[in-house]
This record gives sequence, C-alpha cells and structure tokens, in this order.
Amino acid sequence: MASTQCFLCKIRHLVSRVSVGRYSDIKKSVFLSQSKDIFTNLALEDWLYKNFDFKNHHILILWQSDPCVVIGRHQNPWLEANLPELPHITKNGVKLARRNSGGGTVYHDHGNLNLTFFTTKERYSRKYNLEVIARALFRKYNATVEISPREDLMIRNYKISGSASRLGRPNAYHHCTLLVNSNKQDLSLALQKQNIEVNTKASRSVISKIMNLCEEVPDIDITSLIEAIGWEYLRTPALTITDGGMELANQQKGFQMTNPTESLFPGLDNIREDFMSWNWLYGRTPDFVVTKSFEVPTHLTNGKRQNMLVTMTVEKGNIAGVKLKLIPEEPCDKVKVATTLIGHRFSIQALSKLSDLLNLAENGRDRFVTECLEQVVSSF
Ligand SMILES: Nc1ncnc2c1ncn2[C@@H]1O[C@H](COP(=O)(O)OC(=O)CCCC[C@@H]2CCSS2)[C@@H](O)[C@H]1O
Repeated sequence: MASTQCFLCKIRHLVSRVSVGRYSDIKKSVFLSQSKDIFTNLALEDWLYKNFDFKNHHILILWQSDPCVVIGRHQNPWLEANLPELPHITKNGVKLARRNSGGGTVYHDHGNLNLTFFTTKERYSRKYNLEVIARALFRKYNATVEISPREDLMIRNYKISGSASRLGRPNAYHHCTLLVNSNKQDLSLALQKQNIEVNTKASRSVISKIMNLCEEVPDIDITSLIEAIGWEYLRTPALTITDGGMELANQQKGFQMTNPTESLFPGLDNIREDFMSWNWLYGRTPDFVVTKSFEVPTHLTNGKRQNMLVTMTVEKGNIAGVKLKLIPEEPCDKVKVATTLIGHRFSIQALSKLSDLLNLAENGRDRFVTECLEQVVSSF
C-alpha cells in the first residue's frame, strides 16, 4: 500500500544515510545461492565465515530454503518445533535445522528470503544492513518498514523479518529472514509449542505477530525483491573505520550466481554432514529436565485416583535420569526402570506414548509401569 509520507520525508528516507565519509576500496558482491537445501546454505555460510577474507570485500548472500524450521544455536528443538508434525506439514515434510548463530526459531519456505551479510567483525553493523533492506523496500515498492528495538523489521507492528548473528575473529555475519509470501498456516503449525513442562537454560524464541510483505505490496515477487535489495546493497557505500567510528566508503560492484558445491568450496560436504547430524541437531541441546504427568487407569489402582509423574533429565539429547512418582505418593521401587532408559535418545513421541501404554496396561500397577517404560525404550 502506498505510504502516506510527504515527498520530502520520502527523499530524506532515501538519502539520509548516504553521506560520504573517508574512502577506502571495499569491493562488494551479491551472491545468489542456487541451492534450496537448508543444510547446504548453512554450510556455505560457515565455509565463508571460516575461510574468506572480508577485509576488502564484503559479501551479501541471498538464499532460500525448502520448508524447514531453523532453531538457534542454544535452543531446544523439542520446545521450539512441532517435531512430531514436521514430517506431515507440506508435501515433502518440514526439515529441522540448527544454525550456528544465537537467537530464536523461524520457519522458512519458498515464500521467505534469507539474507546473510558478511564483513569483518570491525565492520559488522546490523543497523547498516537492515537500513539497506528498508531503503530497498521503500525505493522499489514504496513500503515503509520500521526497525524495532530488538532489530526485527516491522510493518505496522507486524514482524516481517528476524535477525541473528555470529561474531568471531576476524569475521562476522548478520543474517535475517524476510517474509514475502510464506504459508502462514504451515509456519504456525511447524512452530506450535509442545505441551510439556521443561526446566532449561536454553534460549526461548520471542513469539511475534507476523505478516508477509505481499499483504502490503500485493504485486511483490521474490525475483524483483532480490534485485531491489541486491542493487541497494551495491549502491550503498561500505562502512569503513575511521578514528571517530564507522563511516561510508566507496565500492566496486558485482552480482553473481553461486552454486555451493564441494569443488568450489572444498570441505563443504563435511560441514553439511555435521549440520545434518543428530549430534548437532539434538545433541547440542542445553541440558533440560522434562516432567509429564499421566492419569493412571483406575482398574490398575484398585479404584484409587492416581497420577504418575515422570521426570526425565536429558543431557546432550540423551536420557540421563528418570524419576517416577505416583501422586498421591506411594513407596515403590522403580530403579530398574529408570536405569533401562538411561543413555537412550530423548524423544517427545516416546514420552507421549506413555499415556497410551498406561491405558493398555492390564497387569497390575508395578508391572505395568515397568512394561510401559520398557516399551517406550524400544520405541526410541
Ligand atoms: N521467517 C520468519 N521471518 C520472520 N519472523 C518469523 C519467521 N518465522 C517465524 N517468525 C516469528 O519470529 C518468532 C521468533 O523470533 P525470535 O526473535 O525469537 O527469533 C528470530 O527472529 C531469529 C531469526 C533468525 C534468522 C536466521 C536467518 C537465516 S537462518 S535463520 C517466531 O516465534 C515467529 O513469531
């Protein structure tokens, strides 16, 4: 929709940040990743972060993913993603990925564009990058977006973009999403929270009301958006460092397709494998304790109403301890049961399955608890 800003405000919006400071020769390139595989694109980011010299050359990669949920480095996938449903959302299912940067969980599909801005750590500036996007949207589509205090891009208080970053030495990157015409139903189903009680230090996502850019600019398409942002990035002088802080430097231009393959980026396949591994996806989850309460069928308790409270400690994605407690409490020895579970991979399906098994149990309470949990173990 057309902005109601006055002409002068519009001009100011476009030119305010393009004042020229001391010059240095920083080349800028825009790479368009030809892969839609989330693990390949995360590996490409990682490869460049580790191997490329950004001192005189800044890079923006524009990329997209097949449907996936991307959690932050320090997050708990069982809490952030609707893991049991992911294989059933969209025709080919939704993948789970863990990225190397911190922050919360987002959903990607072909209606979402990702942008990764690479610089040295000294020249890293989220504000600069987000302003490039905001200017591109304004220049090309007359759309006004705000940068929120937590550095999300917003249109009328609806989030259209979330950011995260990785700051190392010498390199850094800031990456962000841009919702263009994503499937909002799939997004909310894929990120639907699980009904489990978890005690953890893992970082939690900050849920926002989201919107697609196409709701604001009905004729927008990803190809024209890529062009608009790419050119805005190239036309904006790079930040350079002076005694007084960061200023804008001049640039050279380039726009190129990038096919992230092993032959062009030696070692890429190994990085990709690591991103796909269970150890990275689940094993890197900060330790947590999950508790779940199940109603025990009354025929197993001589008519008494009782609940079974299962408390599992999960370390590096594996069950490290299990405590079972009947409420109201009764003395019972479940040490054997607890030790059978230890060392197995944690899974939410297995935990939920307990309640079904409870209802099937017929052999008396003590045995049924043992048998239920043993079946749970075998279902991992
Ligand atoms: N694609 C997308 N874009 C914007 N906002 C989203 C998206 N998907 C979900 N959300 C909303 O953001 C919150 C989480 O916000 P939160 O602020 O917790 O996390 C983020 O924004 C992380 C952004 C990471 C960007 C990377 C760039 C390349 S790989 S992933 C979620 O609960 C939804 O409400």
